[in-house]
Amino acid sequence: KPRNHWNTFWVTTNNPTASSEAYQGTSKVPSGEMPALTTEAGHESGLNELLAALPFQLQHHVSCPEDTTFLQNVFRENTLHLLVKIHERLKHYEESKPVPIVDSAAALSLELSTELEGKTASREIKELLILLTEPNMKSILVAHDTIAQRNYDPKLPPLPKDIEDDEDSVKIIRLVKNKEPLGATIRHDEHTGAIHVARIMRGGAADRSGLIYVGDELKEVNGIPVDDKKPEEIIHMLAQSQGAITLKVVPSVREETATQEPRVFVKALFDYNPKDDKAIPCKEAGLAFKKGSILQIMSQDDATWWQAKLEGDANPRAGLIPSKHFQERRFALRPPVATLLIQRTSSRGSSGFRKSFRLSRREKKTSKSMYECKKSGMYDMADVPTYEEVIPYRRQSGAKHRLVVLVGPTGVGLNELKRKLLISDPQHFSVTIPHTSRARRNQESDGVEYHFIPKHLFEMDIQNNKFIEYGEYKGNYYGTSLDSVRSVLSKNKVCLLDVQPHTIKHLRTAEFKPFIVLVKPPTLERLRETRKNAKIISGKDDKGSAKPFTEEDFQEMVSTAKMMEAQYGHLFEKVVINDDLSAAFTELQSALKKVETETHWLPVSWIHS
Ligand SMILES: Nc1ncnc2c1ncn2[C@@H]1O[C@H](COP(=O)(O)OP(=O)(O)OP(=O)(O)O)[C@@H](O)[C@H]1O
Repeated sequence: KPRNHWNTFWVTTNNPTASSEAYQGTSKVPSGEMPALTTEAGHESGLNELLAALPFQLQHHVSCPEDTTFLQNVFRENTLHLLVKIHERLKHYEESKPVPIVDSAAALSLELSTELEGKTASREIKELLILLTEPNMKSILVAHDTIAQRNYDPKLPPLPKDIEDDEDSVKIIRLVKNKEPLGATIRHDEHTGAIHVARIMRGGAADRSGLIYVGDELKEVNGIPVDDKKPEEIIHMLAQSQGAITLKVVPSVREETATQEPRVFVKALFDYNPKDDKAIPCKEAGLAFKKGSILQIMSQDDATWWQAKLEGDANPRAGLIPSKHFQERRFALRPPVATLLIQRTSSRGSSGFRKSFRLSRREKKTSKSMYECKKSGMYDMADVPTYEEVIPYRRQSGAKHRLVVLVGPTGVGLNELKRKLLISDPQHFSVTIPHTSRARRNQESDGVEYHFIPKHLFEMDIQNNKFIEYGEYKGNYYGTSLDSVRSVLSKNKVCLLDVQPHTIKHLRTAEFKPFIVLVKPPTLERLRETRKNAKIISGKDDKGSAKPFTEEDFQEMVSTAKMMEAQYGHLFEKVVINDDLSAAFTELQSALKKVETETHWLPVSWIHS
């Protein structure tokens, strides 16, 4: 209630009709109810009398005695009367339209103080010095200067009315100008004659306004067309204008988007759900994503929580995701799940990983990789799958093909799929020719079945890291060399290669740009059904004989595939389940076609290396 009355008071004083009503009531004010501050004669008396009369005038709107007392106290308040007095004085000055004599009173005061300080101190000088150094006095002089320099927000002019309908791409920008420069440079385009914003100084007035961008075309300044003007003339116009400047610009959409939307994309190498993340500061603000999702990084300002959007998502609002550094740190602290799994399998005596690098089916070997992982289950920090920066890539016609790497557990069907691809288009697909140190047989030719090289040269090549994988069988070496891959790629063919998964990371280079496919088995039930007539080449005996799949083979295939996914999942661009063979082949074939012809995402380091 009291607040309402207070409001009523201000409304009444601003309303001439109401004031005259108040005046009429003055005669009824009892002498004991007069305000504490007596009014002076002249122009101030009107308002003071009004203040004195108001409690009485409002009396019939007030229902209880406390409200009456409150009102009386408000109107008797000394500060209120002083405010009224100031108001009256200001009104008086306004009539005489004062103009500032100087607009740098603060500087003048400082100058005076410095000069006076050296003088023999008279009482007056001392008093003046004290006065000039008082904070209140200093502030009032600064305020005076601000007003004298008109360095405040003036009223913005109305929007120009003469905007043509078809000019919907034109932007009208009104900036309030103070002494600060705009912080933008302009340039005259010699071909089109247009005036463009050439540069925006970071943190300057134009930058802070968020309204002007590099590339914007300047059409008008304060309603004056600038098409026929030189940049110097425009700068002069801008410098001359006081208060608000109205600019008409044709925005440069491309530049604007570039400034607003950072174009950094990463591929997520892990699954993330903010609902399961205890560390996220706000679960609702989190962004869920899957391994392989492409994320547009919108902000890396915070070291722990980045802001990102899912690529292609129409929703412009970004969500929180853990930063690379933060994710690496907490991954390192996690119990090593993948390591345990692999160790468990290894203790069964058969790792389940591919035992060969697929040479002749008749000559099964114990294989090694040049990159044999010493601590294969462990991640070093650089291996922690977090994010990988990617950019769109499309293979130019005539450019080398990406190396196709197939990975999968023993017996899953890699050879079968490779064979089908080779038959489908022998001109397009090819495989590497392995090296061996064994003697050439009569029906064999060098460089067809194998590259035959002497043992000591083979060993030298091993030392020189020339092999992706190699093995020994009955005292002879067999291996797949990096050069054999290069040879296929240089013939402009697609090279199909299958390797043990831990060698992948050494093939992930700008040169090979590998497209890595995991071939997975279907369920145990489907394996039993589909592999009834199939034969696996046993890796466990040295005879390399083909024999029907056992239940143990199926189980090992399934569990190995799971481990491969858990440990190397982030490296696979495609996962094919080899249930029905021809369906799996068609799926793989179309994936390879897409990689050859469509735009897809590749690590930045493979493109700009
Ligand atoms: N989808 C399928 N349905 C039925 N049989 C299949 C399927 N895929 C592969 N096979 C058969 O399974 C057996 C093993 O296949 P393949 O030799 O291609 O496997 P692999 O992955 O190359 O195994 P390894 O690494 O042990 O040589 C072959 O007899 C093959 O014909």
